[in-house]
Amino acid sequence: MTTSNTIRRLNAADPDFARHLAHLLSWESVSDDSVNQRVLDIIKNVRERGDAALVEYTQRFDGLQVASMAELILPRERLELALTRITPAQRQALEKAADRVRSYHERQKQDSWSYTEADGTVLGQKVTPLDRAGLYVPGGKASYPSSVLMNAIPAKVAGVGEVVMVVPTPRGEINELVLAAACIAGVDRVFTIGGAQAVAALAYGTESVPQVDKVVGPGNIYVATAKRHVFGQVGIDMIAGPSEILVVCDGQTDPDWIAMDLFSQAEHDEDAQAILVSPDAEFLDKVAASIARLMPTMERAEIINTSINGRGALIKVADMTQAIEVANRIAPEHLELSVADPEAWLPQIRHAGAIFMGRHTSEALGDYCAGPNHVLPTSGTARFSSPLGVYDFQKRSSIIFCSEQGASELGKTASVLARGESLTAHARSAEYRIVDNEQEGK
Ligand SMILES: NC(=O)c1ccc[n+]([C@@H]2O[C@H](COP(=O)([O-])OP(=O)(O)OC[C@H]3O[C@@H](n4cnc5c(N)ncnc54)[C@H](O)[C@@H]3O)[C@@H](O)[C@H]2O)c1
Ligand SMILES: N[C@H](CO)Cc1c[nH]c[nH+]1
Ligand SMILES: [Zn+2]
Repeated sequence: MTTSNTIRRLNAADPDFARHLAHLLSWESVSDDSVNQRVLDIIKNVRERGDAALVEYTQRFDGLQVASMAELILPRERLELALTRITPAQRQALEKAADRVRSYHERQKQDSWSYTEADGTVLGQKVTPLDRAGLYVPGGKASYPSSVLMNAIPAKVAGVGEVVMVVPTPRGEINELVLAAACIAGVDRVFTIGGAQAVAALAYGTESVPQVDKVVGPGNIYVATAKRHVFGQVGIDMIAGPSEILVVCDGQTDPDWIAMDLFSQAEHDEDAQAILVSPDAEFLDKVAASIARLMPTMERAEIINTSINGRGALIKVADMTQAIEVANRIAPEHLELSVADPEAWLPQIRHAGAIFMGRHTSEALGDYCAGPNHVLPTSGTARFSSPLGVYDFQKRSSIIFCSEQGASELGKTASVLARGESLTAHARSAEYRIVDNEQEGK
C-alpha cells in the first residue's frame, strides 16, 4: 500500500466502497510473503539450533551484542531491583493499575461445575489452570509495562503453575518499569528476547527457554505471524497484532480530541490502523485539519504519519445506522462510540475487541488502567476472538460418572447409535453395562 501525504477519504455511497474498504483492512497489506517466509525461516532455525539461533537473532534484530544465552536471562532479584529504581509516583501508578486489572479479572474466573441426574449419574466440567504460560511483552518501538500487567495478572488469577515472560530489549536498553511491573505481577522467569524467535523458543523450547503450553500477548507483525504458525504445537490466545482504533462520531466531539485518539493508536507502529467514521462531512474536514495541525507537535510524528496516511481513513457514511454497519464490517480492536447516547447504539455492535462508550472515554484509559484487558484481537478477528482473560489460562475437562442404572440406560442408546455407525466394539462395550441383559449375545 502506498503512503500519500494526507489521510485517505472514503465514502460509503461510492459503488466501489466495499472493495476499497476490503483492501484497506486486508491482513496481506501488513503481512506479505516476505514477512511470512522470514518468520518460517526463523521458527525453523530456532527449532533446529535452539539458544545459538536466539543469540544470533537477538544480535541481528535487536542490535544487542551478547555472547551467550546466559546474558538474556533475568533472575527474579533483577526484577526486585527494578522496583527500587522507579519513582514513587511510577510505583504507585503501576500498583493502582495492577489492582484495577486484578479486580476486573477476578470476576472472570471460572470454577469446576457438575450436576446429578435422577439416577445418580454425575456430569460436569473440571477447570484446570495451565501448567506453564509464555507471555509476549512487546518492546521494539516502545516499552510496555502495561502489557506486562495485562498478560501476567490474568495468568496469576487463573493459577498458572509457571509464568514465563519474553521481552526484547533493543540495543540492550532495559526498561525498569517493565521489570518492576513483572515483579508486581509475580512473573516467574524473564528472557530478554523478542520477535518471531521468542515465540518459537516458547513454543518448542530451547536449552534455556522452557517449552510452554500456550503463548499469549501482543506484538508487531513478526510476532503475530509467528503465533499463527506455532498454533497447534502450543495454544495461542488470539492474533493481537498492530494496534487499531475505529472512532464512530456523530460530529459533536471536539475534533482535536478525535485526532489525538486516532494518533494514540497510530503512534504504536507504522502498521497500526486508525479510522474515523462519521455521517457529518464537515466534521471529517475539521478532524483532517486537526490531524494536519497537531501532527508536527507529536514526538512520534514519523510513525504516526506513516500509519495515518498509509493505513488510516476518514469514512463518510449516510447516517449512524450505516456507521454501525461499517464498524461491524471492520470488527476493530478498539471501537470508540463518541456519540451523545452510546447505550442506544451498543445493542447493534456485534464485533469489536473493546468498546469505549461516550465522548469522555478515551481509548488510552483502557490501555493502562480502566481494568479490562488491553490485549485484544486485531485484523478483524474480533469476529471470533475475545479480549485476553483468565479463561485463556484455564482449560476444561468433561466429567462423566455414571451410576449403574445410568450406564444401563445410556448403554441402550449408545448401542443403537454405535451399531448405526458399524462400530461394534463401541456397541458391545456399552452393552456389557446394560443391567437387564436384553442386548446380551448380539
Ligand atoms: N493488539 C494488542 O492487544 C496490542 C497491545 C499492545 C501493543 N500492540 C502492538 O504491538 C506491537 C509492538 O511492536 P514493536 O515493534 O514495538 O515490538 P515487538 O516486541 O512486537 O517487536 C519487536 C521485535 O520484532 C522483531 N523484528 C523487528 N523488525 C524485524 C525484521 N525486519 N525482521 C524480523 N524480525 C523483526 C525483532 O525481533 C524485535 O525484537 C505494535 O504493533 C503495537 O501496535 C498490540
Ligand atoms: N493500545 C495497545 C493495544 O493495542 C495497548 C497499549 C499499551 N500501551 C499503550 N497502549
Ligand atoms: Zn495504545
